[in-house]
Amino acid sequence: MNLDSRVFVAGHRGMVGSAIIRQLKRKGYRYIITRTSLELDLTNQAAVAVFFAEENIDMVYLAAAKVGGIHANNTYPAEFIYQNLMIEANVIHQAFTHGVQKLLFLGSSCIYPKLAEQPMQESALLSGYLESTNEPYAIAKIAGIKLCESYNRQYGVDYRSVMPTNLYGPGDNYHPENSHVIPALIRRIHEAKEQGLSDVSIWGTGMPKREFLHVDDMAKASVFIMNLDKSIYCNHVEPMQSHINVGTGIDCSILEVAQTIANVIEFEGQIKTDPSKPDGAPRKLMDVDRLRQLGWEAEIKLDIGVRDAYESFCKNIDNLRM
Ligand SMILES: NC(=O)C1=CN([C@@H]2O[C@H](COP(=O)(O)OP(=O)(O)OC[C@H]3O[C@@H](n4cnc5c(N)ncnc54)[C@H](OP(=O)(O)O)[C@@H]3O)[C@@H](O)[C@H]2O)C=CC1
Ligand SMILES: C[C@H]1O[C@H](OP(=O)(O)OP(=O)(O)OC[C@H]2O[C@@H](n3cnc4c(=O)[nH]c(N)nc43)[C@H](O)[C@@H]2O)[C@@H](O)[C@@H](O)C1=O
Repeated sequence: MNLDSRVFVAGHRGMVGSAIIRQLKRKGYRYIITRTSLELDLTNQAAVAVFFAEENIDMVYLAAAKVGGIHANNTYPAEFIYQNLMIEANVIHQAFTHGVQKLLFLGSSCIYPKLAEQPMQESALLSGYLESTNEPYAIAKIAGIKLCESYNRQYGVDYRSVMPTNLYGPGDNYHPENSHVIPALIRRIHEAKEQGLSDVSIWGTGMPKREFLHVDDMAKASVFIMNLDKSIYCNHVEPMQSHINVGTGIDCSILEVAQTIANVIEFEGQIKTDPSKPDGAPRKLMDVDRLRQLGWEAEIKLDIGVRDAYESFCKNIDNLRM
């Protein structure tokens, strides 16, 4: 780990990017380079080329992306595929063009087929049809993995991809429709309690299962994977592939996570389901054996993590990201 490396964290104001910055600072990295999307629009090829030409970057964490929950993915598919393809293509290609040897690309568990065998192994990639609510986003994320693999194969650089499960924690997006399930329900259940309501509604049947990882665990895993020795990392990924799953290996139903959130908020009303809203994938449990074999495991249990996210929500209630 060279603490004098010049590290570019793309997406540093986002939930994951800001957690990676906290982790890099904890580790003692001295030169962390950041740009907001207003300062540098990563979909702009020419601007990204100028940035890499000027900044002499050694290492990139690519956590910038167009991100959202099931409703946002289903409603704005063009933005999800276009912006993500452009960001990945520009950052990965310009990183390579300007001599960056190490890059970590953040994908997502939605790259795996809708009906992939559970838990989903890395080798399930491209083995079946994708979930329709987020197929455009998933296709863009698969393209990001393939960009990394292609530059590795042709030019011998060391670009790795992590596939996070569903994430949550401080710095999340609390938009009522466009966010993911945990921040959406923290907000809705908090407001229901404030208003003295006797029930709260969750989308879908409540039956789908999801695996949730606190963003601080995700950031630790990202820095851990970036710094693994190349021969060790390559021994643990599929031949010719560059990606590795990051999760807890434990899932629960949406109804159960809603109940966990209600317990943390001390909301005693009823939780109702709304089957008119989409369920999305029935289950998305990651197989995290490879990461375990490499020596990393998640530490933050769901109830502790949700409490931390709720405390951060309350602290920032007048200034929530949406
Ligand atoms: N959240 C989750 O549950 C999951 C996330 N992931 C992946 O993790 C990564 C980070 O996600 P997360 O932190 O949750 O997302 P956020 O929405 O919290 O953050 C995304 C960041 O990307 C930046 N960004 C977006 N578009 C551009 C652009 N055109 N140019 C420059 N920067 C841009 C934004 O910068 P700014 O603030 O400056 O506008 C923003 O801070 C993404 O790749 C996502 O796909 C994977 C699985 C689950
Ligand atoms: C991380 C992942 O995020 C997205 O996929 P998703 O896993 O389906 O994520 P989600 O958090 O939005 O929903 C999880 C489940 O929860 C249910 N649910 C209940 N009530 C609310 C609710 O109020 N809001 C939301 N968003 N979901 C709700 C919802 O119906 C679904 O069954 C991808 O598009 C893709 O971008 C991706 O990679």
